[in-house]
Amino acid sequence: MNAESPLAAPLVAQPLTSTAFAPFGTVIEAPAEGGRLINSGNARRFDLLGDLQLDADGGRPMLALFRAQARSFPHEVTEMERHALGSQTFVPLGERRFVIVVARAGDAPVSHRDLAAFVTDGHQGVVLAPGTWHHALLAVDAGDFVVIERAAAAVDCDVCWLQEPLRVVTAASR
Ligand SMILES: NC(=O)N[C@@H](O)C(=O)O
Ligand code: NI
Repeated sequence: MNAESPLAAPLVAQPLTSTAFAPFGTVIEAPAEGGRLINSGNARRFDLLGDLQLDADGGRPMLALFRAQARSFPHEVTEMERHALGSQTFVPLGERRFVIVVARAGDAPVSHRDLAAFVTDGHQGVVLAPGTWHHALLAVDAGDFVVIERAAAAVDCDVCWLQEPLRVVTAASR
């Protein structure tokens, strides 16, 4: 670190909660109660999100699987992206954690003050709201993630660059 350009303090990924993530999208997690019995009582159904917003401008839902390598942390974030016309959902197959670095939809983030970082508990997923700026998938634990996103003839992915690289850490990697 030098006096001219001190490195910004690292961004510590916070445990993911629905309330904290609300400005950026929806947390997917198994409800403790509620839902309704189906299949002659053999299962309980929970309707979590009624509209994934995937059909704008001729879009259609795409179900993909990302086989992700584990990232190392601290991870240096320089680039963020957004999908303006549709949401993007990430759900781990099996127990695996990931970090999600986000900024509110709208103007492109420019500094660490515009960003928030969360780490899942291994069972949670997220639905990024359309236009939410985010870093591409940052798996803490390597493995498979189901991804549901909008597919269309034209790629819907805007990219922006932070003015300064930002280190993102988890509590374990501080
Ligand atoms: N590139 C790609 O399909 N994935 C990104 O959109 C991402 O958010 O991981
Ligand atoms: Ni994305």
